[in-house]
Amino acid sequence: MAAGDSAREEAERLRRHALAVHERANNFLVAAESEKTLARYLRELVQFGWRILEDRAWPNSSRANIDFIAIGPPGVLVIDAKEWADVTIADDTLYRGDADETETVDKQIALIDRIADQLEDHGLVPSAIESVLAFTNHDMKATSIGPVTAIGVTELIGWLLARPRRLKESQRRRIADHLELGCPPKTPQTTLTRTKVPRKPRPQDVEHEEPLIQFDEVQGALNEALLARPIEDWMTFVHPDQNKLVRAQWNGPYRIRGPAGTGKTVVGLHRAVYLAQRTDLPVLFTSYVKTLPRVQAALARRISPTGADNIEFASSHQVAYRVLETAGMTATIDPVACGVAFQRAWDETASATQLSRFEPRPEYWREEIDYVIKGRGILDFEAYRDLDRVGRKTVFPRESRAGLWNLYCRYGELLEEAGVCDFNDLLINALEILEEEPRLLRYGAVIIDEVQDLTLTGLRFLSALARDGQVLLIGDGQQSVYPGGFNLAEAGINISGRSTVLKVNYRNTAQILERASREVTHDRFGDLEGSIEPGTRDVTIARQGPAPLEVFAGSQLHLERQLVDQIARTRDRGVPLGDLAVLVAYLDEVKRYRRVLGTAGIPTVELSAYDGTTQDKVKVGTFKRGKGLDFKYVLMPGMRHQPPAQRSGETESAYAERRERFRRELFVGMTRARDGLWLGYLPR
Ligand SMILES: Nc1ncnc2c1ncn2[C@@H]1O[C@H](COP(=O)(O)OP(=O)(O)OP(=O)(O)O)[C@@H](O)[C@H]1O
Repeated sequence: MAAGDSAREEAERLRRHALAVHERANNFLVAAESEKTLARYLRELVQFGWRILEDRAWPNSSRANIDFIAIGPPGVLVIDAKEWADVTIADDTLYRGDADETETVDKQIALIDRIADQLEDHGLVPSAIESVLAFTNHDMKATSIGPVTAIGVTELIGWLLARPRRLKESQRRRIADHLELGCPPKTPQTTLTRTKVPRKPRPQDVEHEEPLIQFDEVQGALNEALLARPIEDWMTFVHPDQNKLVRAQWNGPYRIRGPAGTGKTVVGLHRAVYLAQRTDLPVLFTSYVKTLPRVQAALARRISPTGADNIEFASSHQVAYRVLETAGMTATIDPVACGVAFQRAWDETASATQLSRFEPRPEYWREEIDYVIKGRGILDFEAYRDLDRVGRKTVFPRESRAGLWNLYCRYGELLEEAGVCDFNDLLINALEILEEEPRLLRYGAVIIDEVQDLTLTGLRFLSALARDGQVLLIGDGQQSVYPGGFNLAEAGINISGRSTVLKVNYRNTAQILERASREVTHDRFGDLEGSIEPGTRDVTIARQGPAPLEVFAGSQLHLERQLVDQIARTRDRGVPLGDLAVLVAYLDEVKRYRRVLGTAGIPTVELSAYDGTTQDKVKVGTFKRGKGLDFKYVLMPGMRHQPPAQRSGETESAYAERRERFRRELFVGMTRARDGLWLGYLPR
């Protein structure tokens, strides 16, 4: 090295360092200015009952800072001031000039997760905690990137004021007090607080500075927010035990069990929103019940309009169709043609006569094919011959099972000839496609509600769609209303150590639950994990209400009149018709009671067409269609003193199995009622 070289090198190093320090200092100055601008805007919120915590430390961190935490009617918002020369958002990605700023977004997500940890014991749901990147030098409409919203500062106040209302004043105070301590100030300062009724700002409120926002400018947003219905409590606060499940991380499938009305679906919905905002792939929220996805989609949109965007709500069969379509295939499902094919197979198969010795009704054997053979994905006779037919009460010895297998094979041939397939085939085909091409359709997580209603094939299919085994199974064996059964182990699902039982019933009054439980208290039930549970459940219930009304009519006509009178009385007490549901066992009863109510001038909507939006019409549907839903008042006009009659030729064991399922259906129907239950009995 020549003389003077090392001195020059050192000088160069110092010069570079000085430039970097200068640039950082400049950045801090810009940031300081930008935060100051934002502070002036946020101060305007105080008059509307917000509390703003400025320049705070991250929870449990002395270094990282939060520019602002705003606690207001919509919830908790952490707000970061930004002044970037060039900002764009494309494909859910934030850019500063050409640079990908995903790290900035991730940091904000990590921050709101830390705040959620802080507030977990309050039961505040994650969707009520959001992050905002406020750009002080750009006009910019609110654009969400997961749970983070980027917005220009001038648009910010109107946007904040128009957010749906979640927190009452007392709740805001409690949460703000908690965060005051959990996120201490980085610098000595005052906190802006005032929780009076909104009024026009007076000049002295804004110390030496002109107000940036005029009251009139935000009046529209404010009116909009006040007119909007406040979000239900459970969409903002859930029990801390529920909340833990919403945000937990599991390295494999998880199961949430629990009796009716214990908030299992609620947890699933909050979790779906939480995950959807944090995963690149969409989240699938699914169940066997065809109409449930529409209602659940509407609920999720209320929990978080933007979070719900990345969730797909679909029934198991709808998803199976998608898999087939994606693979360039189609399936023709024709239940009528399937019925014809089965009847022909039954008539043709000599073995049918042999089957009749065990149970003469062909429907029983059709269920055996649907739920035991196809439902459990049995591929060869030996497997069926040796199978433990879980959930079936009729004894069917191994040496006689070949007869059923022949019937099954003939049914398959006839379906093929007719060019149609049944609902089970759809799931079987979709599963086969996925086994060959696992990446054909993939979800960041799959949340399965009412899992007890799925067949094993259905469950295997849905689980195969989840990346990294991220499957959440939600259900309750006591509400199972279909034949057959299986264990999770058969589906290759291992949930050991990953299962929770919820035990607080939030839906029913003690009186309603007591009446409903009477139907099933003596029936033990299988709960997918191999154990058989007693019909009496360990459940806590907080709400009390009137005893269910049990009405005994002398004739069908008399019963219909009583039903109409009851609905009219309830409506006259100010209860909207949309809060009432008439639930019955069979589809022809749905038609009948819709006609009866229609004639009495009471508008109705069939439950199968219900999409979760409020309509002033009484919902009418079967117990099965009511699954997973709840209504303020439930009316069940088809009650009988006796169980359904034994069908001609039906064996005692098959009849016992059907009666048990019927009792469960009644239980499901009754537990849909939140406040009132009306049971209308027909004559003996
Ligand atoms: N944390 C909560 N606070 C208040 N209400 C709640 C809470 N969790 C659930 N609920 C209420 O209880 C009702 C039942 O919840 P949910 O439908 O999730 O129960 P579930 O266990 O899935 O019931 P089921 O098995 O009968 O379908 C909800 O509609 C909601 O109103």
